[in-house]
Amino acid sequence: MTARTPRDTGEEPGDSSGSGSGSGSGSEGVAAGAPVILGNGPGSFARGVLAERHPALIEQVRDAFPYSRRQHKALDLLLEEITNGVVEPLDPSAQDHEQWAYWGREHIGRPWFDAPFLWAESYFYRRLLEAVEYFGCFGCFGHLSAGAWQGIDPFAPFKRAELRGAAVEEELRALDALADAPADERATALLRAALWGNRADLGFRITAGEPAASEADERLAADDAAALWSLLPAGAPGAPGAPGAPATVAVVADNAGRELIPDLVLIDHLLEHRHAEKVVLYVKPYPYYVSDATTADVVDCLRRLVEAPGEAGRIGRRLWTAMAEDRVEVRTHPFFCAPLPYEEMPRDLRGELASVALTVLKGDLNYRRLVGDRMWDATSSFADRTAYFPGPVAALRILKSDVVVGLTRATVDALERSDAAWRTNGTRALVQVRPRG
Ligand SMILES: O=P(O)(O)OC[C@H]1O[C@](O)(CO)[C@@H](O)[C@@H]1O
Repeated sequence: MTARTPRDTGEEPGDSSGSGSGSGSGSEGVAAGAPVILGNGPGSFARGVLAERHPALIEQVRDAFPYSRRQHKALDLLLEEITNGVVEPLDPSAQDHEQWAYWGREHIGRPWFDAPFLWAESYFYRRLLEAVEYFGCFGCFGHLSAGAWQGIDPFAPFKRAELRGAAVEEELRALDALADAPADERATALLRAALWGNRADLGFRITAGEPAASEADERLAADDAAALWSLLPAGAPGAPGAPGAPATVAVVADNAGRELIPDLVLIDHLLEHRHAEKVVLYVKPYPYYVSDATTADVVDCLRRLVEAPGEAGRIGRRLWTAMAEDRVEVRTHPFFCAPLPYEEMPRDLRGELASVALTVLKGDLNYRRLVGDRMWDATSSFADRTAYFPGPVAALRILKSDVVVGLTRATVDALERSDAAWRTNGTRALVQVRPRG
């Protein structure tokens, strides 16, 4: 990772302009709006993630690697800290120490549970990488093992196992049946696959188990799919110069493996059917939230596609070529691992997203960051919450946390009546769109 300054990542120390007042940065009392979700609500979903899921994840990571005594000790300390201790800073020699010290200025030295949920989760993943020496061991100057574990993704064994699993095999084979389907039918099926692919989240499954897969349509809490397609050129298969303006679409990826594969298949469809001239795929700059996709995961998924028989292999080869021709471009930015809402995105990223026809944000965490990690009234307006976004934006998300906006009163009432845990149990999905404001 290259050293980045606070300015690169969306927030400046000492900036009094209001940047940094959002849910992730710690000044939860400053911005107007619903209460920021904290980790300390008794019996809350957030508390459960911090108190149960994170400790369980430490043990899973520990068991998955032949770590050294030093790494085990660091994992022990982190486990003790997140359960009984107070938030400690990063090692002073870490290149992003200053950045996290600033973001954590109101939380360092206080119990983990008292911090905003978004901040605490995000910082936990950064600290886990520190414990396993993903960026090197900064307290070990002069020691020959100091950089030996650099770049070893602690979640890679879980991601790899998923990619080699029977579910992916079956999902790839299912593409054969769609190969000759009419374009609109194919488009609907592929959008749905990319949406429900967000169920495949290795972090979520640590304590939640596998959510039920049936009744996909009935489980859509909001469905703006038609509005999503209307924002893109109508397109026509394989016809350069087909009707509609050439468009760039940005896809902000979420999980690798079983989510990224349908995302890539959808990207291929957008290009093949001329809904987009180019797709920019944004991934995380380093491992995050267990299964979040990095560039290495894009490569693994593309290899998996290319090596598959039938339609999946053809899609993989087309995408491989599209990468070489810059019609698919993978990009990243430190902001994607920042504990901040998108409202505080830095100027360079804002500029990029302002220039595209549509930004598709995948997944629950991106949704929390898009609308703000707060206890909004579920019927409050999605358009209002996202009005700051620099261009048209679509959210494709399985509900796995308390945050939700833009639902009708009837939908909320029906959900409340039928399932007390509808916001967090990973069985409901939504497609929400805000066209250019
Ligand atoms: O992979 P996704 O869809 O962003 O989901 C991540 C979600 O998982 C959790 O970490 C735990 O459920 C949420 O807090 C978070 O929003």
